[in-house]
Amino acid sequence: MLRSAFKRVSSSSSSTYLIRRSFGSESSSTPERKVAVLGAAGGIGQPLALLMKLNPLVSKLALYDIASTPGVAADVSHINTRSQVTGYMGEDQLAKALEGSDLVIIPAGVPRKPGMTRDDLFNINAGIVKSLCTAIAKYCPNALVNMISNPVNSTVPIAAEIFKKAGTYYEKKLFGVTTLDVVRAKTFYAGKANVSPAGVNVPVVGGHAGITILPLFSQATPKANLGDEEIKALTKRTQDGGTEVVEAKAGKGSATLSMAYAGAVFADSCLKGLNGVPDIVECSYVQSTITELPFFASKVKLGKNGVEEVLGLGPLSDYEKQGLESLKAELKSSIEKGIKFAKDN
Ligand SMILES: NC(=O)C1=CN([C@@H]2O[C@H](COP(=O)(O)OP(=O)(O)OC[C@H]3O[C@@H](n4cnc5c(N)ncnc54)[C@H](O)[C@@H]3O)[C@@H](O)[C@H]2O)C=CC1
Ligand SMILES: O=C([O-])CC(=O)C(=O)O
Repeated sequence: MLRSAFKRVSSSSSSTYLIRRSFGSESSSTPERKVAVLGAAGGIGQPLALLMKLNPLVSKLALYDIASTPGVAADVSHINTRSQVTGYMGEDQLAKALEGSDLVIIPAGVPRKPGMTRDDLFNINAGIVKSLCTAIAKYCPNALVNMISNPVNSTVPIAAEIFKKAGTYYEKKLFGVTTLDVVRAKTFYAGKANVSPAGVNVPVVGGHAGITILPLFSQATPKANLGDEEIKALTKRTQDGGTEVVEAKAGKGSATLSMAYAGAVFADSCLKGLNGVPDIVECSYVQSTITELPFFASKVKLGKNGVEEVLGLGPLSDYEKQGLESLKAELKSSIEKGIKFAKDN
């Protein structure tokens, strides 16, 4: 009997899990699902590989990096859960890593150091994302793609253009992972509202950098009676959450453990959607028509083909309306920068 290391503790789609010592059993009808992690030996990649190994929805786990994957794969493969783990190292093994994948998660690329913006990573990471997406188009064009590599506001448009060039752009299958913004917003709100984080929901919309990260605390549940200044402080802390970690790590990279958690939560929701579980909703940065911007993060319903429905913004407070208007110029220029890079290269 296969054993589950995750137990859903919330009936909502908030995707909260406890890793349990006493594992539950897995249904015999759980489909086979191959998940590939590209950048699997990195700061995010390693704990993400661990968390995906614990996920009973995964039957094959392909760990790819340009270096060090054999060790990571050997290590993770000894964990007694369902998935078969294989490590792939170097470009000549990328095809094998990707073939047959249902879901590809991309945390490959360089992280920030103090004083840098996410956009400062563009020059290196744009090229990495381009080469990985070119291979995805060739070897697993129908896979869902979860883009973690920064700057997400630009790397998702780059991926879309690369897929378009290859004739394999399925807009419902491309996701910018903004779950860490939601994870942070929930944690910080729970602290201020003095409630358990496990029951909190906060949508976060816009993009994934500075002021483009717009948490909608007016829609947070459970409701708390927070004043305007408290909401402003919570908003700023959520927008600066990544920088808070970059500064605390003082040159040793950016968020890895909380990101791996967030990436695992989002991937799990994508797999549930693929498997036909109803009412799976997560915030994600996707192709969108809910504003005039072609890519935008909002609540998204996940289904058998990826995005089933991009949900609207819902009612916004005046403060959030202002935040929405202020973020548009930066997000637009990051999107255009990504599209231009992919067209020119
Ligand atoms: N979306 C989000 O919320 C977040 C995104 N990030 C981003 O995730 C990315 C990775 O961060 P870390 O894991 O901390 O960096 P890291 O430097 O620890 O790991 C990156 C890994 O990517 C690998 N890599 C480089 N080029 C590659 C290629 N062509 N193919 C496959 N693998 C390749 C490296 O060998 C390394 O193992 C960064 O761009 C960072 O900014 C980080 C935190 C949150
Ligand atoms: O801040 C960074 O560079 C990494 C990141 O995207 C985050 O932690 O949200």
